[in-house]
Amino acid sequence: MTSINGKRIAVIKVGGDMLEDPSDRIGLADNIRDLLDAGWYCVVLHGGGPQLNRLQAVHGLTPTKVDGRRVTNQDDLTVVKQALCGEVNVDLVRSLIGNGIAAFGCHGASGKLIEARKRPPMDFGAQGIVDLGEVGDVVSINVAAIECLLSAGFVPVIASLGVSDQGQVFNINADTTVTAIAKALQADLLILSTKVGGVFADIAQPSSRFKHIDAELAEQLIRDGVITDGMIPKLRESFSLLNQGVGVIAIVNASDKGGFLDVATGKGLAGTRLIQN
Ligand SMILES: Nc1ncnc2c1ncn2[C@@H]1O[C@H](COP(=O)(O)OP(=O)(O)O)[C@@H](O)[C@H]1O
Ligand SMILES: CC(=O)N[C@@H](CCC(=O)OP(=O)(O)O)C(=O)O
Repeated sequence: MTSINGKRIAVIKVGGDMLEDPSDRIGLADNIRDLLDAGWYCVVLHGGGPQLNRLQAVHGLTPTKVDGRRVTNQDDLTVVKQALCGEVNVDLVRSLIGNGIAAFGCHGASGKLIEARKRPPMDFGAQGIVDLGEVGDVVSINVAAIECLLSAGFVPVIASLGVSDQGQVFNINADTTVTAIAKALQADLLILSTKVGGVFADIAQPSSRFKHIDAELAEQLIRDGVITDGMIPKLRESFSLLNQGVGVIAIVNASDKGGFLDVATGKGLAGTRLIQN
């Protein structure tokens, strides 16, 4: 863990589903303000899966996913840029500014914040080897640029795109980019905010929330079909960070009042905290 200007750093991933409902956006702003008021620096990274699915439908494109990861051809990439930068980023920034937060909207290609290269075809087990198309792997994060924005009093709000040295833009899962940012900044806290608000033995039963989960249990639950879809890459990406300098990692619903400070202080009242085996 590290600090900038003596302040602790929280990196917050906002899933697209957290942005659909105005009350969730207010809850998110309140939670971020709690951290800022408590002296934290906050960096926000967002996806936009649902907005992207909608815009793909408008353009007559059908979303294709393998284990929760979107296959992205050139037409899809155009829509990814429009949905993430043109819609979600602007709406998130205006909502934070409207709630008194100095949000600075940008995307992973801005100042090469997120440098990336094409992801090679991946082995998806029973589903075989799949080329995900215009999907990138993170090469590096421009930490100096993020530090500049933080020192200037901004909350960077970054759309999950990457860019190569040759200027090629890539779609990258927001859970992947956020872990790379948290690692590069050696963040004290990584919050994965999502509407579902945690990992559950049965999503329909709020009381079945896991307060803690370790990687072994997560893999067992994936094998058993209890953990599916986007929760699979979210957990796998995050567990790899626990022994790489990031302090606390938690999945929380951003509209849970006090939820971000709760996980920051380890009370366990909100969300699911990821722990070592
Ligand atoms: N056991 C589980 N507990 C919680 N969520 C789960 C579980 N299994 C699958 N999910 C799904 O994972 C989704 C969260 O992942 P994802 O769609 O990537 O979220 P976001 O885009 O909001 O970050 C939830 O909407 C939920 O449907
Ligand atoms: C390669 C890949 O999967 N990219 C993601 C980027 C958006 C995202 O991650 O949005 P959420 O955080 O709302 O899921 C996608 O195309 O859906």
